[in-house]
Amino acid sequence: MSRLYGAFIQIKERRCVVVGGGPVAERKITGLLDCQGVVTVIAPSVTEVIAGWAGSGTIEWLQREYRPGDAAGAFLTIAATDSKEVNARVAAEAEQSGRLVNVVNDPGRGNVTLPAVVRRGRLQIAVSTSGASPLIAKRIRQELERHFGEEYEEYLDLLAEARRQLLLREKEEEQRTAIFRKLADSGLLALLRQGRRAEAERLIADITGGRVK
Ligand SMILES: C[C@@]1(CC(=O)O)C2=NC(=C\c3[nH]c(c(CCC(=O)O)c3CC(=O)O)Cc3[nH]c(c(CC(=O)O)c3CCC(=O)O)/C=C3\N/C(=C\2)[C@@H](CCC(=O)O)[C@]3(C)CC(=O)O)/[C@H]1CCC(=O)O
Ligand SMILES: NC(=O)c1ccc[n+]([C@@H]2O[C@H](COP(=O)([O-])OP(=O)(O)OC[C@H]3O[C@@H](n4cnc5c(N)ncnc54)[C@H](O)[C@@H]3O)[C@@H](O)[C@H]2O)c1
Repeated sequence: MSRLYGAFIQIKERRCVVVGGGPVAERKITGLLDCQGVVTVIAPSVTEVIAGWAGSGTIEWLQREYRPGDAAGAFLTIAATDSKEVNARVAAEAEQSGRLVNVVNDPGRGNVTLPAVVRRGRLQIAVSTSGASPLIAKRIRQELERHFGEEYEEYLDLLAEARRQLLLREKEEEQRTAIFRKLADSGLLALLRQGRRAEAERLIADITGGRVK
């Protein structure tokens, strides 16, 4: 088994081609649109939701089968047809062009495997079983979602702002690190979990000696 290199990819405003338009393609397109990818779908027929996106101009839909050349210029291609043979041709073309390509029904083909993802604002946790069991990847994602609740979004926004201000104000790296540790060890997260925002802001101000909004 070869080890996969974990990474987060910027796809905003990049061309993403999805070959195939079934329910699996629909799920992958949802992920691409969430990250502001510019999506072109190539498939003779698509789900109602995909057709809706095409109708509203959210994505481009080329209503036909895959042709050689379709994957050569895209930043990221997702081979999402129900044919392993077509998906293999898409993957080969993309790889020959030095592009990123994910194959939905043939783990080991292509050069990108998509993880199950927990999102809490700036926090993102990606889970991969390297194709061993997508179902278990999903279960682990659900467990993580219970542990890392919605409060993490606000928590990280507050920490980011406190950190930004502290980097400007406190020139001693050791001092800063000590303050970041204090913040992380404080009851800040518990306060946010209870919706006690004003107290959370006061706690940050006490620890950092500044004001955070
Ligand atoms: C994580 C997630 C992300 C996403 O898709 O966004 C994802 N699959 C998810 C769900 C899911 N997929 C399948 C089931 C049914 C149960 C089961 O079969 O286990 C369920 C569960 C469900 O739907 O409830 C079926 C399935 N999946 C693949 C095959 C082909 C094969 O393995 O040969 C088949 C058999 C098809 C058939 O039977 O014909 C292949 C892949 N699926 C991957 C990702 C990649 C490996 C990820 C990893 O393991 O680390 C990989 C290799 C390709 C890829 O990168 O796309 C998403 C969870 C999202 C979430 O909810 O968080
Ligand atoms: N990766 C995953 O998470 C995952 C999950 C479940 C299933 N799968 C597998 O993914 C594949 C797709 O699943 P689905 O339910 O979306 O399938 P589907 O049969 O509903 O859709 C297939 C799509 O591919 C299109 N297509 C077929 N031949 C084409 C060609 N030559 N060029 C362009 N488009 C073409 C069809 O028009 C259709 O839109 C299946 O093989 C399935 O077993 C993967």
